[in-house]
Amino acid sequence: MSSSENFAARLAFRSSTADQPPLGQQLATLRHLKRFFAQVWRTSAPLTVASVALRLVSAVQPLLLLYVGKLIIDEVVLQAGQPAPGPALSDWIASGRLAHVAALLALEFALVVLADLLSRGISLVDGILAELHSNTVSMELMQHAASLDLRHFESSEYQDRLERARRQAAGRNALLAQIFGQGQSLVTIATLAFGLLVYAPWLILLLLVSLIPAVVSEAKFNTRSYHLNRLRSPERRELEYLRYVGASAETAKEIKLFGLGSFLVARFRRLADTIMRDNRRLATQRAIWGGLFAALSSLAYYGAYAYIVWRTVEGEFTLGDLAFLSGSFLRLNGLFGQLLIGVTQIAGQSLYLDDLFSFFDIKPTITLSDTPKPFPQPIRDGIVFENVGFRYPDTEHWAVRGLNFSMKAGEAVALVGENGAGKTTIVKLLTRLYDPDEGRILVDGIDLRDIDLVDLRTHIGVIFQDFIRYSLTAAENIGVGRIEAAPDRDRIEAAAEQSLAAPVIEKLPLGYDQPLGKLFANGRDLSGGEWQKVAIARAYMRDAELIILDEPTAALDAKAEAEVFQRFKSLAKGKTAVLISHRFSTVRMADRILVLSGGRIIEAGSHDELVAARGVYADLFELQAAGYR
Ligand SMILES: Nc1ncnc2c1ncn2[C@@H]1O[C@H](COP(=O)(O)OP(=O)(O)OP(=O)(O)O)[C@@H](O)[C@H]1O
Repeated sequence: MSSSENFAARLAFRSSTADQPPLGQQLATLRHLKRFFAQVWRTSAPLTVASVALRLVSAVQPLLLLYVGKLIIDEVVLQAGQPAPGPALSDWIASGRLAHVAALLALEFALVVLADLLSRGISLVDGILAELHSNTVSMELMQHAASLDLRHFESSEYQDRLERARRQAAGRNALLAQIFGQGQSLVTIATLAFGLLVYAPWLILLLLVSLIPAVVSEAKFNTRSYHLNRLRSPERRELEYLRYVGASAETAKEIKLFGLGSFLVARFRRLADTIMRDNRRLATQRAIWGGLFAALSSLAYYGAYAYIVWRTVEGEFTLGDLAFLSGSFLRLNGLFGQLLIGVTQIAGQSLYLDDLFSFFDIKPTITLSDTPKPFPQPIRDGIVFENVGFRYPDTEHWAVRGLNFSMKAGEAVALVGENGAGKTTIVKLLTRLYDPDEGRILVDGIDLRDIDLVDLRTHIGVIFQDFIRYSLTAAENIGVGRIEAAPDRDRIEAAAEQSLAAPVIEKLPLGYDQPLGKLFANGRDLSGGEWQKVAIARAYMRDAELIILDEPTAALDAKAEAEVFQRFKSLAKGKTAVLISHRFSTVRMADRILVLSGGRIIEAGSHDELVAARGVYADLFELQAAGYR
């Protein structure tokens, strides 16, 4: 697709998704709350119970406080209306006429202290629960991501979903307190409304009606804001990427030398400004409408207040009633607003939960056999590719097609071919990171799809050209090759010996305990070739029947690469080995060489056979050899 077509397609996508989903669909996202609660409960049942219990007690406190306030005022009015027992406080105390009001004051004091303690207890419990919950979600997210297929990570749509889910994993803390808070407000409202109902039932109706416009507008803005955020996922990912490229240790060298700083800043600014403009427009509209509707509900409040004042003047209500009613009305007004808007916010937030849970709903596409067979140990016959063809998802072009070849057990096979010929794709198919679209791959006659996936991956040691440089210690960097054996130092040292990493590591100040990489304090970075030796040791950590080195040696000097492969061949004796390299001095050591072009095998044979055949391999070999003469 050309870039202009691409742009047009994105525009079309935008205008279609900019339409908001119907209300029913929005409400449907509330179903996620059940899953959310289950997650919170899984996090810590005792803390969830504690939070709910504290909030329940806290919820009735406002009514009690207002009612005690009313009793105090009524008592004061009563006492003030009668002749004083004497001029001094002692006369009042002696008469016992202050006993009632003093008890009420003490009760109010106790209620205030209790409320404070409760609210501190609630923040404490909620804070811990929210943090634990966020950790639970993050762990579940990582676990789920690990179970997904490579195709998910290689598609931008899934990356957007992953990014949105990752944001939600950390960002839903507020939701927890919000939902529990809403529950608490609901109980408080019920208690206060009961009080109001006794005196002036229609006031509650007035309150509700005055709040409806605010709630509707709030709900509208919530969904608009969600959809804006969602629409902006690719851009936000790009912003994150630019931030990373513009300010990270890995990229610093090129950015400086190519003078890319201002270019990246300008690109970041352009993108950030667009997002900012949209957000600002929305926030402004929200503030204006929100202000208007808030004024409307205040009007309702003062209308009701005027009514209560009039009834008091008229003699219907006592002064205590006035204080109680205006107090509960004021609180109810605030609480109703909070509650109704809170509910729309929760509905809004559950739209975001959709992002989280829809990520959890992505199912791996690499299917597991119902009756998995173990990986043959040792491989007796070999590996056979039968008419294998594969296209990457969403591509028209066959990355490999019509592959028919076999690798005998114990054979070292080299794959050569120009960039993009399909070498790495063959490795991905062998390791079941992808399944072929056509044909099948057999190990000792068993289809790879029928072999237990964990067993398959346990018996294959593979190091890719883009292996990871973990910011962990040298020993751990090797131990990751077989994580169960990571504490086994002897095994790690033996693997390091085999991959020629041992001399590199022994040179480090902390030896095998040396943190590698520049990310953390004490970290030591290695040269490209040194890193490769460390990475190759990972393959030796496994009792692999099949060892694959997909060009992890490109940064090794020619002598080191030859040495690594010599060793590789001797250690891989009896094991089947696949190596990919662009260096013919190494490739020639393989028992058999497969030459790939455009996803097909065009030549196959030993080095001598291929040179004698005077085909593509012979030409390429000659070309490289000439370079050394
Ligand atoms: N994730 C992907 N999505 C879409 N197409 C891909 C993907 N990875 C590789 N391809 C395409 O598949 C074909 C084979 O790629 P592959 O990585 O197997 O080549 P290779 O022989 O290993 O190349 P190199 O020597 O450059 O590593 C190429 O046309 C490439 O563009």
